[in-house]
Amino acid sequence: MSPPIETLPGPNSEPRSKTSSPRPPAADPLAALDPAQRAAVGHGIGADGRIDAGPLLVIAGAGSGKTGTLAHRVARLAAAGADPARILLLTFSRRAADEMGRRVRRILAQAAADRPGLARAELQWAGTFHAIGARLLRDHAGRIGLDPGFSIHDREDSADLMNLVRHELGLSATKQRFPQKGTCLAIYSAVVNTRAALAEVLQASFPWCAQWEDELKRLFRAYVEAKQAQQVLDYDDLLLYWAQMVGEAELGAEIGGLFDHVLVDEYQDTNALQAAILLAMKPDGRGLTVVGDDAQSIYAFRGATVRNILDFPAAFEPPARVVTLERNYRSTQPILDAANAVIALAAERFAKNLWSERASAQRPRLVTVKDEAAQADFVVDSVLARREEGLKLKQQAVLFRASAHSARLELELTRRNIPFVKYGGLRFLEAAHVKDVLALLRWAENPRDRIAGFRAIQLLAGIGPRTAGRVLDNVCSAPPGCVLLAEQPVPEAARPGWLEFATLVDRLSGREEASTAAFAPGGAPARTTAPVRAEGLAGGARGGLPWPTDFELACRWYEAQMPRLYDDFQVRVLDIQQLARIAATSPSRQRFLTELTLDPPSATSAEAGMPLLDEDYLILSTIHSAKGQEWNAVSVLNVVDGCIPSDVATRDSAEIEEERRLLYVAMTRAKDALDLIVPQRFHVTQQTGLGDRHVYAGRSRFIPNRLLGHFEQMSWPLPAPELQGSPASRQAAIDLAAKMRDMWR
Ligand SMILES: Nc1ncnc2c1ncn2[C@@H]1O[C@H](COP(=O)(O)OP(=O)(O)OP(=O)(O)O)[C@@H](O)[C@H]1O
Repeated sequence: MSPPIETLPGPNSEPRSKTSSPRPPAADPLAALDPAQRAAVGHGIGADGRIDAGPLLVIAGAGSGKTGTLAHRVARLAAAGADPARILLLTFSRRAADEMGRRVRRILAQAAADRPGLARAELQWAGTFHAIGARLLRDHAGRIGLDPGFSIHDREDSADLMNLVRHELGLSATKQRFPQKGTCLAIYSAVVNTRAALAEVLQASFPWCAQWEDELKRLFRAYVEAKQAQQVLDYDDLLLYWAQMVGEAELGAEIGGLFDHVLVDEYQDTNALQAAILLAMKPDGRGLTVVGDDAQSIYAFRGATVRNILDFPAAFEPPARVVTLERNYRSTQPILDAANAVIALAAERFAKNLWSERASAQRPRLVTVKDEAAQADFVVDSVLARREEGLKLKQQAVLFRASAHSARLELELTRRNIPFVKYGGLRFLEAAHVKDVLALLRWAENPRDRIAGFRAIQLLAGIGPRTAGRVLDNVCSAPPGCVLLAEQPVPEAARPGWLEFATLVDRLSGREEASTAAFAPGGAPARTTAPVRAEGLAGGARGGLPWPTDFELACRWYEAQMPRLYDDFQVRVLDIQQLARIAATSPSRQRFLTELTLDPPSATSAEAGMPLLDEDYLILSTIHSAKGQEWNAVSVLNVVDGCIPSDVATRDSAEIEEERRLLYVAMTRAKDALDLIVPQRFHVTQQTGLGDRHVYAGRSRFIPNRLLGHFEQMSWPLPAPELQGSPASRQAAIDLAAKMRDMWR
């Protein structure tokens, strides 16, 4: 058994207080951990506090306390003397990184009460792969020929740039239809993230595009050149450049050497590129800890591969130690039994059988309903019944495979006035108005970013794509000297608005000192002769207005344009105000743009009936967005073939296995009550008028007959009492059933 943290002296331990008044004895934070959790936390840390940790894989079953275990390990390493500034913690989302940081602080505050320096220790390197990648790339930009001011394109910007290049190469004008921009980007991204050859990716995932291999190669080369010319990186580049950078032996050792310990959460959802980054930084695996659950790997569509976790131990010599956490603290045993049975049918996995001490007589329910309308009724009735029993709406969640599956339920909830929040739908950054403001800021930050400039310039009345293209050509082709933004050729009618806009951009770029004009929203500037420096406009933080004053200026200008741009501008203004609140918490424009692009919050205007956050509300979520969460009661919609597995994900066995894991993830979110709902017929969409065509669906193949014993089966609505008959007539029905069977004896 490991000794309590406070007894461990480490190389960097602080001298104990010399005063005679003893500090309160530090609590043993390990006391709450079970033996497997403790083994993972203390791996490679000797009883004397010396750290000598080889690679460690923690296979953490659903609800087995993965987050706490990882946080304890970080805290224990710090307490044993590891420098928190040299610990790298990689998580799936920024929220997870923040939460982990909070937990580590809490544990240290408790365990190291007598070592104030340690109790206040902050993790300096905690974030997503993409965010950490962006930071390392900016820090080392000079070494790899990157401009440290590079901008980051989100998926939509990337698709727009891909489209631009596609047009320029004349590929959109081919006789046979060339793949759309989104498909091109998906293919490009799959090649980058899986590190497979283009031909292989086309064959496996995009067979209908295989004939375009040569053209796609040409397109991708031009896309890469365009990004380089504009100093923009897309999401994939953050990993790709990082992998390439650490792939250079010297830089790899240097960057790997920044960290004594690298800990990775949700390892099952990393891709081949991320595994390569880790291996290049820590080739012998020393100091490397990865935590994950192969049974919860659900991001293959983003290039994640469950192979990373399955192959981790053998990547090192000697192989990594594997610690398995099998005790589940979340769900009742009947829920676990059903989830275990579902995942036991998976083709390949680390053997583990979750168990719980939480006994219950209530099996999960498998509920058959007539159609989606009945499904919505059933869910609303059950949710309200549980609320009557004292369970808050917030403690209940409805999960579904695809965002559109909840449409009918959303209508019903709205009709019955039940507040809800939906996760996994439209993201904040996908909202056009948010993109508008960000494009303006991004263009001011990096004038070579054509996609941002193209969008920002066309916000003006009377300015279309042709003028925008001309202005951008001038800006981008300008020598490191200058371009006069105010004197760009725009249509005469648009000139007053353009002058105002040019002044704004000048000010956002931190060049307003070159102009005597003060920007007044709605008014024309007195003078706008400042040149735009094409090699990089200075950001607000770079000498212009202090952040976020420049942002407020941009918002004020933009809000004045909104009524012209959007009919429903009143709702959209709320998002802009939300954006301003987020901006106020960011130290600089560059940090704001980077973090927002990498980890966007949800949009308010896209959420039906978004309630005030202190109210009670039901959670609606895609299964993907439910990752890592737990609720007392969970209902899963559309547990039918075609929805789960989704009919777009049944091309090969790997896809089907991933769908099975999705159902497993959904089921293991429930603590006390779980309903899987099976509607029998679905309305066919895309039929004219009031068409009433339906298709019939079957229960998901992941719950074959032999698993039915794990569920309480029921149909809803229950038959009306008069149809249920007297006890005698029910007996007759049973006899009839026996007769039917006897026919075949
Ligand atoms: N040793 C423990 N004693 C009591 N409760 C624990 C212990 N470890 C974890 N828990 C509780 O178990 C629940 C699940 O923990 P956590 O959310 O960290 O699981 P997880 O492994 O991340 O799950 P998943 O991968 O399914 O999202 C939490 O409510 C947590 O407080």
